[in-house]
Amino acid sequence: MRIDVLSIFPSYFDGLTLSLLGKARDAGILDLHVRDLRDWTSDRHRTVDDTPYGGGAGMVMKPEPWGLALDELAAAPSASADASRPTIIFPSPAGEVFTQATARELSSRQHLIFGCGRYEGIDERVFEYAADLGEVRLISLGDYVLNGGEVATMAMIEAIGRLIPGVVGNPESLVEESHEDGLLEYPSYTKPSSWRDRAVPDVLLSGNHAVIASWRRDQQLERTRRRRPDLLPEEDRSES
Ligand SMILES: Nc1ncccc1[N+](=O)[O-]
Repeated sequence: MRIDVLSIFPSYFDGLTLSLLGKARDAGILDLHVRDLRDWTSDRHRTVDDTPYGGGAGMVMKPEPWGLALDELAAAPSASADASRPTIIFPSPAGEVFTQATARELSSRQHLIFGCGRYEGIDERVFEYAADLGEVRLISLGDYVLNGGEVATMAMIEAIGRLIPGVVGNPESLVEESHEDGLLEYPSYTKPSSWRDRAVPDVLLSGNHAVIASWRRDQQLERTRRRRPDLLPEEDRSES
């Protein structure tokens, strides 16, 4: 998979050279390019924003640098030979909510381009123009306001990248996680079996895998009921 990131703060993404994603890049599984949007400006001050038409506080990102950058990146050779159009993602609090299902859907794409907005946002015509270059998705991490799209892009790249075959050593570990089966994950324990007078639940020391699996499922349901009843089907929401 090829991922291009456009930002006026490219150093935000230095963290993606570390750990699993760093290894995936070294192994050629993930082809990640972070680019400075200002590289597509032509004035001395490398201007990327201006005042909003119609008035209002703050500044809006100008369309010209975005248009030039997206033209170039959308034409970049993606991992696959086929000329599939890229998926162009703009993190935005006005977007669809990012979930594990979104991560799984996007992890099978060949070419993702993330456009990180700053200021009061990006000129709307950029999203319209980008639709001629690829599939445009405005995606939100949640109902709160960040100062820009960089943190959201980091989170999405991590959630998507770890699902790409070969990135996580043991694919088994991807299955038993929160939200993979629609429920929160069960509690985990490791040695010592007793710590500060707190013992590991006996069932986990029993060696009876069927009983352990049943206990873990019960824990998932109980936790989901208590912390995220919204994830449960209507009929399962009441505290039994
Ligand atoms: N919540 C957000 N605030 C600003 C930019 C992007 C955001 N998001 O969630 O993708």
